[in-house]
Amino acid sequence: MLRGDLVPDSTYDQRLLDRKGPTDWLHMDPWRVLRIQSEFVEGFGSLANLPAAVTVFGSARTPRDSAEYDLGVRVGHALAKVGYAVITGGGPGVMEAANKGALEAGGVSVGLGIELPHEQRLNEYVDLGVEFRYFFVRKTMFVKYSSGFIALPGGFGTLDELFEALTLVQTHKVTSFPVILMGSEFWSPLVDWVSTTLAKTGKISPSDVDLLRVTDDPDEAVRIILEADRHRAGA
Ligand SMILES: CC(C)=CCNc1ncnc2c1ncn2[C@@H]1O[C@H](COP(=O)(O)O)[C@@H](O)[C@H]1O
Repeated sequence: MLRGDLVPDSTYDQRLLDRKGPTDWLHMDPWRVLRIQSEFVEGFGSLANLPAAVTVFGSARTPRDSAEYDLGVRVGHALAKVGYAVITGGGPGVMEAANKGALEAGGVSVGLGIELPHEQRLNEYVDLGVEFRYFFVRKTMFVKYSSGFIALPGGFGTLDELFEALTLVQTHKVTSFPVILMGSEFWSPLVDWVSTTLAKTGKISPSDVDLLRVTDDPDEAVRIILEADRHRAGA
């Protein structure tokens, strides 16, 4: 309620119907909320009919002629072979590799892209792509539509996604949701630090260490996810 001098000298309708005036309001928070809302609507709408899916994370910088790229392709392939859609961030590197593997195995290959300062396109192996403005909206989609996360070697982006997934599992915000690290040589210093420094100083429970599964074998990664899916279904 507004009274006295706080009563504006025009009405909402008047301002809506008026074409004159500055446009900075477009970038104000209340309007942003509607944009955020529209991203959720578009994301949920585009992904609603996906089959069971797994998200694969990993470096945007992995070269095509590397063993890690090859591992990404094999993971995408193995997931698609048992019917999982493969979701990635839609970018280059490991994301592209996993999309490529999924597509070549006849699976559903999904890329959830993010607007970045430099020009960026979804990689060519994405068959279902959605571009997001907001990181947090995109992250909701990764979690909501995945039966598990697989992280290949990566940098800050990968670590951010990995630890978000772990926190959600640790706090029971998601259930039966395996988090798998692939590339044991790359990840073992981190796993050691988690099980020594973090667990021994009481920053996590000793059992939290087991939330991280490590393997170099794509079929083993798929087995872990299938098992968790079966467990969730009560089989
Ligand atoms: C060449 C280059 C840097 C392109 C960046 N293009 C990107 N496109 C889409 N998702 C991305 C991109 N960079 C980072 N991400 C997100 O962060 C993770 C990789 O970050 P990083 O390279 O590990 O830290 C990915 O799983 C992805 O979800």
